[in-house]
Amino acid sequence: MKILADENMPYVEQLFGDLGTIEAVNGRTLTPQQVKDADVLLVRSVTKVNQALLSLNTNLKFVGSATIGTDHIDQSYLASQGIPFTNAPGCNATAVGEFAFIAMLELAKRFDTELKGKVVGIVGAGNTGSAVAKCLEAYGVEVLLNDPLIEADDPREFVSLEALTERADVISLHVPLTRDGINKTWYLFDEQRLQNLKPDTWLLNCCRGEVIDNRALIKVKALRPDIKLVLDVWEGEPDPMLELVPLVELATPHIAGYSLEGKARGTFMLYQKLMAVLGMDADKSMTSLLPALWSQQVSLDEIPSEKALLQLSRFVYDLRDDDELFRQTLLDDCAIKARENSANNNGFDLMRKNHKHRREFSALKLVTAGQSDVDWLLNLGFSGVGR
Ligand SMILES: NC(=O)c1ccc[n+]([C@@H]2O[C@H](COP(=O)([O-])OP(=O)(O)OC[C@H]3O[C@@H](n4cnc5c(N)ncnc54)[C@H](O)[C@@H]3O)[C@@H](O)[C@H]2O)c1
Ligand SMILES: O=C(O)[C@H](O)[C@H](O)COP(=O)(O)O
Repeated sequence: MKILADENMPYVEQLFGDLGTIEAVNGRTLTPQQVKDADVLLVRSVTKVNQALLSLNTNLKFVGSATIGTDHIDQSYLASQGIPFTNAPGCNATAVGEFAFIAMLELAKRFDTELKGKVVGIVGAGNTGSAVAKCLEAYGVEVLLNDPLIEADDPREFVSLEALTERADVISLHVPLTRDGINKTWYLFDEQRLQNLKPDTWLLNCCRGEVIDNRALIKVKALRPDIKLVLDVWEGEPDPMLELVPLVELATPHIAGYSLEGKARGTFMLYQKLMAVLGMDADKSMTSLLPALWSQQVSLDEIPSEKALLQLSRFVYDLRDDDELFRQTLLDDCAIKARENSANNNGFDLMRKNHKHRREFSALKLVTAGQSDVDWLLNLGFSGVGR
């Protein structure tokens, strides 16, 4: 069996190695010729899987995308060809939830205020939106949810987008990119909605770049320096609008979901599904894939203040490093472009490819000195709070 897998998908050899030969490919530039004799195709969000890509293939038995988003997959075409498809819903939700939460703690520190006491509006209350809400609620922050498409029997309370933008001090976006229907999310935050943001709003986008009209964002931000931005996703990736980057407080190249745990879960979910399609037992385990964090436990002498909570978060994952590297990467790209007078946008993808350092809160055990009020740290996701 020939398995074609995106070179940026970790743990493929460990999980699929017994099934056949594996060829690692650049998902962004994959061609019909390369896919021609594949039996299994494993992709990430940068590969458009459609009739054109599969036009030369007659063998394909399975397509898997190790992602939550599916806007890059023509699922109707795959269904019409009888090719089983699966994505990995929820695989990196914890990573995105923690990323957004840490970003909010960073902004609070930077602007000499506290996250606690603010109202956070979450647009899209699915896996990633709920993961952010879980962190915020564990920490005691008020959350407003907006999701017009949520199941009718969902017991949570929801508000309209208008009510959310009126009340929320912080808005975090967690919707899929959709282009049709009254609830389409393409340019959900258009110029008008951006102008209507209340003073000093923090706006975070960790879903898809085109959910915000990026050109309009540049325009509005020029007149509204009070708005603070965290952008992990960009219209036109891997070529973000360069004028936008300096206007953003924390800027990263679509890596909010890139914890080692999230990536491992994504590949593992595809492995489980393929084994089911093949009628075989999935007898490998995911936990054996993950390395230990460089230091596995921290002792707390007292319940952490917000400042200390940020320090703990940075211990697991320091978002500022990715922000700094991203800005440098884009500057380097520009220098190469100017010197060689050629298009060069490799930096965005290269930084994603090399992104292998991030862990989730669960990788760190907190050891306390017997304090009673520690459950919220467990609820945040840290493991093993106790003596
Ligand atoms: N930056 C990253 O690394 C990263 C990682 C994971 C996911 N994502 C993106 O985030 C998106 C959301 O992920 P998820 O796991 O939460 O998906 P999900 O399907 O679990 O949840 C999405 C939620 O958005 C809601 N929704 C749809 N249209 C809406 C609208 N117009 N207004 C408000 N809510 C709406 C849906 O009803 C659903 O509950 C994915 O589709 C993907 O594109 C990005
Ligand atoms: O949709 C998703 O799951 C995320 O956007 C995912 O993190 C994208 O990562 P990629 O597949 O591009 O590596």
